Amino acid sequence: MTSVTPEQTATPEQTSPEQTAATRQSATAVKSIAAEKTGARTAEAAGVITGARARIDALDDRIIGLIQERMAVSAVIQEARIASGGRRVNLSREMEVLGHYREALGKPGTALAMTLLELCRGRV
Ligand SMILES: O=C(O)C(=O)C[C@]1(C(=O)O)C=C[C@@H](O)C=C1
Repeated sequence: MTSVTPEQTATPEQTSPEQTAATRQSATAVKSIAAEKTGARTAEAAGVITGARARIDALDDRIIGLIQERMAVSAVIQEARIASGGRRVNLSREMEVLGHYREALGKPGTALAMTLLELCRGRV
C-alpha cells in the first residue's frame, strides 16, 4: 500500500509559499508539455485530444489486425487458384473490390482499395 506523508495531506494553509510556487510551476510544465504534444491551447482541449488519440490508436490496431486477416484470406484464394492452374490475379474481382470501396468512401476509397490489393497480392 502507498503511504501518505504528512506533507502530502497538508491543507492549503499549511502549505509553504515555496511549495505552492513549485506546484504551480509543475502544473504549468505539465500543461505546456500536453500543449506541445497535442497542439492544443488549453488544458481542456489537450485532455480531449489525448483521450481521442488513445481511441484512434486502438482503432488503428484493430484495422491493422483486420488487414492482416484479409491478407491471409486472400492468400488462401490465390493459392487455391494457382494450385488449380489459374493465375494469381483476377482483375474482374479486383474491379468489384475497388467499386465497393469507392461507393463507401469516394475517390480516396479507390486508392485505399488499391493499397489493400497491393498488400494482398503484390504489384501486378
Ligand atoms: O477474390 C479473389 O479472387 C482473390 O484472389 C482475392 C483478391 C483480394 O485480395 O481481394 C486478391 C487478388 C485478386 O486479383 C483479386 C482479389
